[in-house]
Amino acid sequence: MSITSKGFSVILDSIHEGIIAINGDGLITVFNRAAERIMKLPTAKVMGQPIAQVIPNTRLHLVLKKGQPELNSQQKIHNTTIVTNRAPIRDEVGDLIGAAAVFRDISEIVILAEEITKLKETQALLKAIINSTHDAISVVDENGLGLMINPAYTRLTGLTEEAVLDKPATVDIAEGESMHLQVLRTGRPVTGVPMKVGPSKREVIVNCAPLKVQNKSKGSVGVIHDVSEIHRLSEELEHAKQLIRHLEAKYTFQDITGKSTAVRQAVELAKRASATPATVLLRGESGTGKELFAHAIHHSSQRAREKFVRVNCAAIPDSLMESELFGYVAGAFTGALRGGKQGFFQEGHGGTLFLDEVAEIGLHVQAKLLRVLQEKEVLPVGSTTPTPINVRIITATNANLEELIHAGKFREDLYYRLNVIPIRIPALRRRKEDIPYLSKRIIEKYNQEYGRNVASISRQVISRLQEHHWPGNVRELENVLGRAIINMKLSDTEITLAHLPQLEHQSPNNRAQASTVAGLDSGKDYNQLKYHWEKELFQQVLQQSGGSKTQAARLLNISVRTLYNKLKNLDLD
Ligand SMILES: Nc1ncnc2c1ncn2[C@@H]1O[C@H](COP(=O)(O)OP(=O)(O)OP(=O)(O)O)[C@@H](O)[C@H]1O
Repeated sequence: MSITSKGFSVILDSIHEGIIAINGDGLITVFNRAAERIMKLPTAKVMGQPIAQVIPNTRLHLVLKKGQPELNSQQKIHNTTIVTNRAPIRDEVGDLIGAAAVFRDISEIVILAEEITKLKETQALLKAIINSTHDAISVVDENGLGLMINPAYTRLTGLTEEAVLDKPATVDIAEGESMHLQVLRTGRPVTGVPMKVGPSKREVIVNCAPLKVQNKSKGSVGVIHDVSEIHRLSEELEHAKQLIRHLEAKYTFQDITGKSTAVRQAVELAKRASATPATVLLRGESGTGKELFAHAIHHSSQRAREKFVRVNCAAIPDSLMESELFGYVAGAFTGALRGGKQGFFQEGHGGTLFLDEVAEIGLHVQAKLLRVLQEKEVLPVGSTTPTPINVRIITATNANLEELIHAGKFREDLYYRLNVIPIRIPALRRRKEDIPYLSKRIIEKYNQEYGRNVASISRQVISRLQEHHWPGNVRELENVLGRAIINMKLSDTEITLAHLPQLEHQSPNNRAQASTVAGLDSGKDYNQLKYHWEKELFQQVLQQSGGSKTQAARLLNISVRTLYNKLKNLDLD
């Protein structure tokens, strides 16, 4: 059965490509639907017309002329990009009888190709960004198979693209669950998960987030932070802290100024004590330099390179004393830190523990302290396992321990344990000959600290200083000279009587009463007046005691601990 010419044109019209044919005279004999659409010419109008007139820049008649085909030529017609194959038509004996062109609209393909080029550029840009970050990044697809990693990831885990791409997300995990898989399962991000990755089990912190494109899960992105760096930094910090602690024991015997026999004897004894591991009890009024001696003993002992831990027993509330000294284990009491806490004894292990104001320790903790000194081991609160402790104990007090023992406030057995080498540090009023040397040293210290240039101190000032009673001892002398320097002009180089602050004793009670009466007019209520009155009272007493808290407590006939609490409440600490 042969195809009719109508059937033939139906077939041609159903073809997606445009088809144009001409006869030997160059007249159009075939022009199908697709050609009509692409050329924007109606078939009825072009059939039988000369091709050169209908499509002026056609090359079909050239193909007819040359008898040669032209393949894959690309051109633009009416904003449409087409690709055309042209071929001559010959009869059975090979004579040229026409030519035909088959062409295809490739505009979409061109747009697609442009988009692909742009996508490739964006992809290259993204890759460059991801590759340039220092954080390791890994991406998996929605099936949990490796899609992308960056060089930082390889550096951190030691795993290359070969080992990861198209492999299950679990491939890099040394310890822990795959966060990629969790994110794919739950659709929710995870942050700050510690785990170990790669063959070298690097410790890392992982953040993962779902990768969604038009609300569809396309995988998961993970950012992996190296914590070994954080560990290294905290180790460095710990080391620096230790150094600071070590530096805290910064005074040596050379810093103890004084030519008086009393001071020279105390220094001699302290030097001998430092050569032994024996417990030292430093006794003396507040501000005489007990802490200075403790530093110096530690510094010239065999433990000089170890820690020096100072504990002000008066500043620690009775209820916390035991846990502060001996530490506690996890869950020992409400409010305890989750991981437990080291006590001062553990902190000072290998070094020296200086218990200042030791008389302030309550009887209950005194018993425990005695046990620690006897057994050389501590039992943290809440623990049943004692920890061996090797620490050198230096204690200090300005209290009359013998009286406290008599009053049942201090354990006699503990007293004997602490009093192995007692060193008495003389009050300043008993060694006034040291005042010129001390003053010189104190001025040098202030010159350094405040960038001043004070060169001397007048004879009259020295005499005036030697007349004073010095209830606050060397600390008070430091305060007085400090205030004198503040009173000096920058151009003054000698401290004279004009610079010296008042050294007379003042009665805090009289002054306080006067200010209370004055405060009555201020419209303040009772509690406000009481706060101000108390604050002024404590400020005056501290000034009078030369900054010595123990001396201030004695002047007010209250315990040192009560004084510390008051100072805290009155914002004076
Ligand atoms: N002999 C001294 N030479 C130089 N400075 C001294 C001397 N004695 C004390 N000081 C200085 O006086 C100040 C008070 O000394 P320190 O704190 O050692 O006294 P303390 O007896 O421990 O006082 P408190 O009992 O109040 O704790 C410190 O700044 C210290 O450096």
